[in-house]
Amino acid sequence: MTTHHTPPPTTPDAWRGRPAAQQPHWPDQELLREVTDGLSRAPALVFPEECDRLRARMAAVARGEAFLLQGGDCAETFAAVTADAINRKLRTLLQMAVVLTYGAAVPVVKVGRIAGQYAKPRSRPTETQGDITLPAYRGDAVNGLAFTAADRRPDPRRLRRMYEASAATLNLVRAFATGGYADLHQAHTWNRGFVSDSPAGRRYEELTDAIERSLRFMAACGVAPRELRAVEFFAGHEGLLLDYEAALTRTDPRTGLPYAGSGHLLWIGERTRDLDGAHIAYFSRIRNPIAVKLGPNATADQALAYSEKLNPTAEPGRLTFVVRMGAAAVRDRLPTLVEKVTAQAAPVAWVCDPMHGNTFEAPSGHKTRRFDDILSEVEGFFAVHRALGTHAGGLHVELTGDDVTECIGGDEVLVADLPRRYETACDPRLNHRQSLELAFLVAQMLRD
Ligand SMILES: O=C[C@H](O)[C@H](O)COP(=O)(O)O
Ligand SMILES: C=C(OP(=O)(O)O)C(=O)O
Repeated sequence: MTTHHTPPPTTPDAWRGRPAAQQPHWPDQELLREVTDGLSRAPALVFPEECDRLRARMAAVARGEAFLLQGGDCAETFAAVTADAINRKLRTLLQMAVVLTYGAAVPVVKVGRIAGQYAKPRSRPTETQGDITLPAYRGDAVNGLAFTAADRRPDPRRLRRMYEASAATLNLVRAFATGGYADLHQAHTWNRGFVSDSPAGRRYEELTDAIERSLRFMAACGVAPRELRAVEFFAGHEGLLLDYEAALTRTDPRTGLPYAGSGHLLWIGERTRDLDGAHIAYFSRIRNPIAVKLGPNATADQALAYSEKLNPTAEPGRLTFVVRMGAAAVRDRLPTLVEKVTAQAAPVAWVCDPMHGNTFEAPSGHKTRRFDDILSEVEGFFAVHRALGTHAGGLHVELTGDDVTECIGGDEVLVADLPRRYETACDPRLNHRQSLELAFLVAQMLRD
């Protein structure tokens, strides 16, 4: 392992002046300043203590003592900030977590792509329909999805709405996690309202029957641990919009160090991980646990450089690599990265995102992903770690609790079904049944 002595940059605005990829061209700079000034006075959404706790959990993931489950929408939308939609998403994640915990007897660290996932990097800056070209949709934090000039114009007031939507969502997440609903004794009710006659649904019912028997047995023995009554649930999103992230950065009064106050875990996307770019500069100074996405062209030298820049003091749990290489590439490209990072860098958690490298366009024009490709990438990721004696640390997926038809396969959804309920604002998500099915298959891989 190399020794690391470079302290993280501490000037609050170290990222400004560096090239910042994927930032909106805000037409009204005065309004942007007004909005970000307001945000910089608003209460942070998360506390440094919570971020530190998640960092400790991620350290356990890196050591192979826990497994990360991270999931949620590709793009959250303001319209979907409803109790029902959030509740279904959280229940889906809780169900997956229980399947993984029970199936593989491993603690599961739960992080949503939630309460801040409102900004999207895009492959192209514009979208053309017929003979009209408009700015691409960049997430509700920036512009509107409707294909009109008015909607697609970036509006900084949306940053304030992003903050409010995140706060409302996080409030529900906290109530859900600790207010009794997430009590393991309720595990069978988490399936309520979902189609339970699918194979995964039936397996879930069997599993919760077994859990209930165990809980009754434990109660009869006089054991009733408090840990079963609530869950620890963290919020994460891509830290893409640096004006927003900077406005919500707060100093921890305990230590004088800066934390992103917008979410517990932030990640740098595949399109913004330029080593000399603004995102790396911003992330190097916040103290939250952070992640970097690594696509098929990521090199081992880049991974080592991220470790040097983002985790110079080799702090446990600080840095996670989220690998999204695609089913076809992961077995070939990942081993060198894992080998070199393991030999030469501070410990990291390795997490598999089997979604972003497996997107293609169906003949109907819908962006989609095959469940089989998703599964194959997870299998490849596990196989690489098994062969190297390292830890497959987690799963990062795009999902919803709704019965959408966006990804093909699982025990349902054919290509012809795609238009039926294609509701994502950006990339295709696993629906509830597909999510549960994937959790059972991953639990099996963890057991193996
Ligand atoms: O979620 C990831 C990206 O924002 C998304 O895949 C980009 O989609 P695009 O290629 O349609 O721009
Ligand atoms: C944009 C995303 O992924 P990636 O950066 O890996 O393409 C995402 O996770 O929303």
